[in-house]
Amino acid sequence: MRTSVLRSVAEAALRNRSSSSSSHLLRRCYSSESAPERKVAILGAAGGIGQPLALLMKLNPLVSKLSLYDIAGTPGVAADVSHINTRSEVAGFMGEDQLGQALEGSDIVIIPAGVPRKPGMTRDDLFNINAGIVKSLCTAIAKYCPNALVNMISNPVNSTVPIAAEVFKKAGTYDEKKLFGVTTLDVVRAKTFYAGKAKVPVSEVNVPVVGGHAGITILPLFSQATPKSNLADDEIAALTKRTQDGGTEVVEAKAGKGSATLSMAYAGAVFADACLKGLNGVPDVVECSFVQSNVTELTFFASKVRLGKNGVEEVLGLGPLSDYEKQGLESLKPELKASIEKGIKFASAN
Ligand SMILES: NC(=O)C1=CN([C@@H]2O[C@H](COP(=O)(O)OP(=O)(O)OC[C@H]3O[C@@H](n4cnc5c(N)ncnc54)[C@H](O)[C@@H]3O)[C@@H](O)[C@H]2O)C=CC1
Ligand SMILES: O=C([O-])CC(=O)C(=O)O
Repeated sequence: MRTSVLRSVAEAALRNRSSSSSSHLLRRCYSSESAPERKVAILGAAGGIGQPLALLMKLNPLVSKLSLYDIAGTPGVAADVSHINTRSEVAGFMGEDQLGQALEGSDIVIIPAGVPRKPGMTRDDLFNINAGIVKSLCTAIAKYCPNALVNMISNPVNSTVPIAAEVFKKAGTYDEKKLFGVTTLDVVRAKTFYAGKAKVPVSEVNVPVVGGHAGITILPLFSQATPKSNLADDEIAALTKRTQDGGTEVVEAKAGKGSATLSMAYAGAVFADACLKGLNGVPDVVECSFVQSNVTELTFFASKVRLGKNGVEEVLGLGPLSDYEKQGLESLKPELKASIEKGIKFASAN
C-alpha cells in the first residue's frame, strides 16, 4: 500500500521532473526496500555465463526472486548463491519437469542455455544444437510466463531471436516489445577499446553498436562515440574490427574451453538491470539491443532502444553515420538477412 502510494506520487513527480522533491521521491520509490517484486529466471544457469550471471543478479536489489534453471547442476549453484545476504530469494530447478515452476511468474527470462564456440567455429556453427534448445525453452515461456521480457543470449543471436519470435507467434503470445537479443557485450567491448585508444576515462564513454551479433554484422558507430576524439580513419577501422572480432579473441585465448563468460555475465546483468528499471518506470533507460525493427528493411536489427514498463518503448534510429559506417551497414545486410531467414525457416519447419 505504502509503496503504491509512494509510486503514484513519484510518477506525478516524474511528469514534472524539475520539481526539487522528485529525485528524492524517485530514490525512495526505486530503492531496494520499496522496489516492486520482480522475478528473474535464468535458463542455463549452471553454465559458464549462467553462474556469474546468477551471482550478479543476486546482487541486484531490483530482483526479489531469482529462479535458476538448467538441465543439470542447478541445486548446487542455487544453494551457493542463496547464501548471499541480499534481497532476492533464490530457487534452483533442474530438468524439464521443473521448467514450468522455474518460469511461472517471471518478469524477465534470461537465456544463456546452449553450446559455446570452439576455435575455428563461427556463431552460426552453433545453430544446429542451439536452435532446438531455444525453441523448446521458448515454447515453455509461451506457456508459463507469456508476458515476461525475454533476454536472448544463446548464439547465434541473429537467428535465435527470430526463432523465439516465431515460436511465440505460433503460440499466440508474441509481443515484439518483449523480445530482446542481448548485444550489450558488443557495446561493453566498443566502450573499453575506444577508451583505451582515445585515452578517455572508460566510465564516461558511450558508443552505440548496431546491426547484429556476429562478425561484420556488429557495427560500432564510433563517429557517435563520446567523449569525442580525433582518431584517424585507420584507428577507427582497427577499433571496428577488434569489436567485431571480440568474441573470437576470447574464444582463441580460451583455446577450446569455451567463449566469453565473465564479460558476458557482466553485459547480461547490465542489460537485465536496464530492463528492470524500464519495467519499474524509471525514465530514459536506453540500451542497444537486437529487436524487431523498422530502422532498416531488415525485420530484426540492433539499435538503441528506449525501455519502459512494457519492454521496448521506442526503437531509436541510427543517427548520422560516417561514410565508413554507411558502407559497413550496407555490407552487413545480406548476412544478417540470411541469418534472420534461417531462424524463421527453422521455427516454421519444426
Ligand atoms: N549474446 C552474446 O553476446 C554471447 C552469447 N554467448 C552464447 O551463450 C551460450 C552459453 O554460453 P556458455 O555459458 O559459455 O556455455 P556453457 O556450455 O558453459 O553453458 C551452457 C549451459 O546451458 C545448459 N543447457 C543446455 N541445454 C539446456 C536446456 N535445454 N535447458 C537449459 N539449459 C540448458 C547447459 O547445461 C550449460 O550449463 C552460447 O550459445 C554462447 O555462444 C556467449 C557469449 C556472448
Ligand atoms: O564469440 C562467441 O562465440 C560468444 C559471443 O557471442 C561473444 O563473445 O560475443
